[in-house]
Amino acid sequence: MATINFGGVDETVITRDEYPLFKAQAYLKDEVIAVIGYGVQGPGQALNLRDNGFNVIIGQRQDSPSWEKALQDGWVEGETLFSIEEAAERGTIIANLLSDAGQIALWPTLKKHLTPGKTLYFSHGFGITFNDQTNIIPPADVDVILVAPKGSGTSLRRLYLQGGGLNSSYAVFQDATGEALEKAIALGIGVGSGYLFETDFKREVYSDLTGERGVLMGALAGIIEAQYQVLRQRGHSPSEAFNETVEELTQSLVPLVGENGMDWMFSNCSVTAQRGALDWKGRFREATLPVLNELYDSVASGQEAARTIQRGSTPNYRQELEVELKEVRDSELWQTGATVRQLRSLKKTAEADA
Ligand SMILES: NC(=O)c1ccc[n+]([C@@H]2O[C@H](COP(=O)([O-])OP(=O)(O)OC[C@H]3O[C@@H](n4cnc5c(N)ncnc54)[C@H](O)[C@@H]3O)[C@@H](O)[C@H]2O)c1
Ligand SMILES: CC(C)(O)[C@@H](O)C(=O)O
Ligand SMILES: [Mg+2]
Ligand SMILES: [Mg+2]
Repeated sequence: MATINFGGVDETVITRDEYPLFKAQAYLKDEVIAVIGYGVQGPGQALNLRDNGFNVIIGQRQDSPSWEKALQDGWVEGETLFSIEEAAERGTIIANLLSDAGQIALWPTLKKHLTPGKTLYFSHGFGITFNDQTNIIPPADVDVILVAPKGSGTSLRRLYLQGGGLNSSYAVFQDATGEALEKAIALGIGVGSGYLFETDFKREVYSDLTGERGVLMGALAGIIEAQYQVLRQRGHSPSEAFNETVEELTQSLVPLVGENGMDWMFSNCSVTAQRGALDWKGRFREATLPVLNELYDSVASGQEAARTIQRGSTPNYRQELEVELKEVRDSELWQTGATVRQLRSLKKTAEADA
């Protein structure tokens, strides 16, 4: 384990240099990794594990779009693709990658197959941390570990195919065999993590739920809608409002932040822009601090978990979700986005033809 100093604070990090793939392969060679659920994280992790040479099987509901997707991805019914129950029986490591609400519904089924010495793996601290609501209480004689990729399963797979890796956090909740930590690290490397950052189940879920409801998704979407609305109401065209709110953000400025930090992005904009951004960032910070604190309290009190479970357990939730997503997709803002993106691909085609 390496100790790396982050902005003055020492933290434990696992690197691929100190725990290389061949070590993970050797360590897990006798294990059958049953990936339960083939939604977003399931395919990303299972395909990376398979391509990395691990024994992987899938457990998924039949007659579902995810079952069809698994077949398309080359999993073979009866050989590597099974019902959830059968995969859980065959697996020695049960990777619970059902939706967080689905994990509650399927817990009695999975629990039956968690015989002594098996490993229960999660990619989120949700089910364990909020077990007063989920009832996910594992038997004492199984290892319970977590590897949570810090990004979409789609990115996990894409980065792997490009030869890179997505950073993940890892944690041990229960160490029945004395090997839980090494299993977490080996699986973290196997699923295609770049670096592995130490956490525990509670900190993982608190930070993850805050991040996705906050800056990563909820706040991002909300502030974009607000600025677009202001620009439109003040007489700007849809394309101008979109370009100044989203297109430049995703195509120019955020990639610069990713490469070299906020100050570097600022330095690569005009001094006029820098002056304004430095003057206004404090206002935005102060305006959003109360909302972010309210959000964290809502996560820590279990209220966000309760809402996720309550909504996610509604029988036709996927259809209801689709109605909400369609509303976003059909809004003027995101319809403008679709047209702007099309212009991007037309430009690429024109360049290729030239
Ligand atoms: N989506 C991501 O990229 C991502 C990133 C990091 C961590 N995670 C975590 O990974 C886990 C899986 O997330 P996901 O987004 O891949 O899930 P998902 O919402 O895509 O669902 C995964 C699978 O669960 C199945 N499922 C849901 N309810 C079910 C039920 N009642 N019975 C049987 N099957 C059911 C679905 O068919 C689907 O194949 C979660 O704990 C999530 O928080 C997800
Ligand atoms: C990809 C995210 C947002 O990081 C993950 O936490 C999720 O829940 O999908
Ligand atoms: Mg999440
Ligand atoms: Mg996350």
